[in-house]
Amino acid sequence: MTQIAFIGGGNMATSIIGGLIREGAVSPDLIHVSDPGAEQRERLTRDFGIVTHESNLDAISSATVVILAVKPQMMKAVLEPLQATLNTRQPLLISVAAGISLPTLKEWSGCTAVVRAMPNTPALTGFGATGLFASEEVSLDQRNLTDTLLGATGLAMWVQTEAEIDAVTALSGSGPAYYFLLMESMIDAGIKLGLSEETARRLTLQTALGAGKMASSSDVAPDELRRRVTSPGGTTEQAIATFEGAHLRDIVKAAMDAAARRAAELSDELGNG
Ligand SMILES: NC(=O)C1=CN([C@@H]2O[C@H](COP(=O)(O)OP(=O)(O)OC[C@H]3O[C@@H](n4cnc5c(N)ncnc54)[C@H](O)[C@@H]3O)[C@@H](O)[C@H]2O)C=CC1
Ligand SMILES: O=C(O)[C@@H]1CCC=N1
Repeated sequence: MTQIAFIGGGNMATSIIGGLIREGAVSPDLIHVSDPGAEQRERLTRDFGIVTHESNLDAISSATVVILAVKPQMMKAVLEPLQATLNTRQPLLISVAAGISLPTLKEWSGCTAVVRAMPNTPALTGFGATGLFASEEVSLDQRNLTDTLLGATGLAMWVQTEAEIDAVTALSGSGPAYYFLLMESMIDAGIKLGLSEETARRLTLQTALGAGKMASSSDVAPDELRRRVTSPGGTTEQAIATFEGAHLRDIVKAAMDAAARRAAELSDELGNG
């Protein structure tokens, strides 16, 4: 039986744990989480029935997979006291942190089999999207285990180069926030057009769900699905012309460039590799 330890039980860990349990991929008693926050620990035990620890060392003591889910800025300080144990035990180490490179993770942890994973918070619902990249030392069995774990939370895809993880971070890692911002904007605009807050919110969320389901379950590409909504001389045409006139595509490109740049900067600021 594979015991999994999460170091850090915040937003991203909670989403992955929720997804794993929802899918029945791992038994709750095999999921151990350490977090200094007593409230976090109580919430995780209450919501998922998993095992929580105040001490990171206690959490990893019997784990064959260790998932690092602390902020990038915390990573070095978190790994230093764990290095001797990790070096001796050599679990599969999976880091979900933005911008901490494989060479740096190996150096700080003393582990050789290290995977960088870039998941996103919809993992909680089973509709997550994760990019994965492994160090050479990760065995086929460990890759398959990684696929099983992250695949249980949604789509899991291996990328060819470590640099692609920064692009994945900018696209799907941060991506849910872009859609949430669009939802916020549509709700606000709907209210300004005279709808109640509840009507604007419910119609916005259902439209997002419907568009996402339709685009992901159809062979038809998003640009064609958009054209099918856009009647010549109609209402959508006016809205799309407004978006294009404001250079929405350039704005999205600039936003994703900024996110990817920040991932690379984090690597320079915090890492050695
Ligand atoms: N939130 C997101 O959408 C995504 C986050 N990530 C990555 O996940 C990692 C965690 O991010 P979030 O969950 O958003 O942050 P968060 O702040 O919600 O969670 C971090 C957790 O680490 C705990 N922590 C602090 N010091 C600790 C220590 N010494 N030992 C153990 N735990 C400690 C905190 O109490 C907190 O619960 C980051 O590296 C981030 O880059 C990756 C993809 C998406
Ligand atoms: O904002 C961040 O840095 C993290 C990584 C991807 C999503 N959240």
